[in-house]
Amino acid sequence: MRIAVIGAGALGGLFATLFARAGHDLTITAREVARSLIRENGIRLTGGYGDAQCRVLVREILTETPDLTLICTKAQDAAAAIAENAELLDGSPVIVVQNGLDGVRIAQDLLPNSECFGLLTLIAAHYIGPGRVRVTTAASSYLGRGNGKADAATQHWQAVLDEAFPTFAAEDFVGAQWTKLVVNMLNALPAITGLSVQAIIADAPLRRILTESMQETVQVGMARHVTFGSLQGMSDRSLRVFARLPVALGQTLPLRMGAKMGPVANLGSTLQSIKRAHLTEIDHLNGAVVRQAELAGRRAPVNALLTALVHEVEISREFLKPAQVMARFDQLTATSR
Ligand SMILES: NC(=O)C1=CN([C@@H]2O[C@H](COP(=O)(O)OP(=O)(O)OC[C@H]3O[C@@H](n4cnc5c(N)ncnc54)[C@H](OP(=O)(O)O)[C@@H]3O)[C@@H](O)[C@H]2O)C=CC1
Ligand SMILES: CC(C)(CO)C(=O)C(=O)O
Repeated sequence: MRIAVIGAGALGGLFATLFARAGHDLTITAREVARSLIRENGIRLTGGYGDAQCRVLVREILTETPDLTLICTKAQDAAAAIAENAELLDGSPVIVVQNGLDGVRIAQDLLPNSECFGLLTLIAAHYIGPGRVRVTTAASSYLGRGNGKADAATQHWQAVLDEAFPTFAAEDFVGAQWTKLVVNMLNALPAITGLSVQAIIADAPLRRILTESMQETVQVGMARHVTFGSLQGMSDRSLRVFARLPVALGQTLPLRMGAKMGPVANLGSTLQSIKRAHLTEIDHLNGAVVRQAELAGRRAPVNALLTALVHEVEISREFLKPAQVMARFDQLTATSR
């Protein structure tokens, strides 16, 4: 099958290599300098899925319509990346590999004749450099669209993906996106402090903020009448119970997530953007929780502060020490909560 991947970063490089290893013909789009380096050296994968090296066609934009396309950019870049390729893509199936709530809708608006799906993945992939990816956690991915049961087209593409890497068909994909949003509360504190996800979880005061941000996300989802989809052992029922627990008890959720992630340091995709001096997609993660809270007529102060702190670090390019982060949250407690 001819498969295209738009965006040669951590997940784009990973999935291109895994599809190539499964026997598909791959084309990847990348910007310079990555384009030249990948053309010269291919893509090299290490870590959780074993070592692999693949040769792929590399383009600035697509030059022919593939049988399947994966959009693997950060959320803020997706619309432009799809628009650049829309003429060839519209009418062919597209899978948006993205955190946040909006990816599939944006793709479907730009590609009205395509069948658009979303892929949520619990894999952690580290971008070492152009064409170099290390998987720090191998885990499952979930394919779907809309609110209902997985339809026949979803099941068809799930089987194609599953031959290359473990993939399930998600029931109630929109609800599963919300559950992944809870998981993605793991991203902000590493981006603010420069610490790995595991180091944040191991630090009791930071773990408390992390837990509060997760509880706030579930509470906002509940206020928006969301039914959380099942993902990695979490369900609508378990998350609703979690949202009402005292923080001290709620901490078992991030602790369990850390245990599943394993010992290899995971920076999270948001800290990786900071380290590459890129803008982050924080407005689509914690920022999305703040917007959803506003739509429900509520506030989400923990997520609002985390979003603001990530933006501060994007600008200052200096990480905050855990004590500085705690001081900012203490101020929040003293003033507006
Ligand atoms: N990394 C991870 O472990 C995980 C990531 N995710 C999610 O997956 C999505 C992708 O993340 P990730 O792979 O980490 O992101 P990366 O930043 O590593 O990769 C995105 C790539 O897209 C490229 N890009 C941006 N715009 C275009 C364009 N118009 N045309 C071609 N390429 C473009 C960027 O190129 P350039 O470098 O030139 O800017 C970059 O290399 C995000 O939503 C993330 O949250 C989800 C689970 C795990
Ligand atoms: C699941 C997790 C936290 C894996 O790193 C992720 O989605 C990300 O980094 O964006």
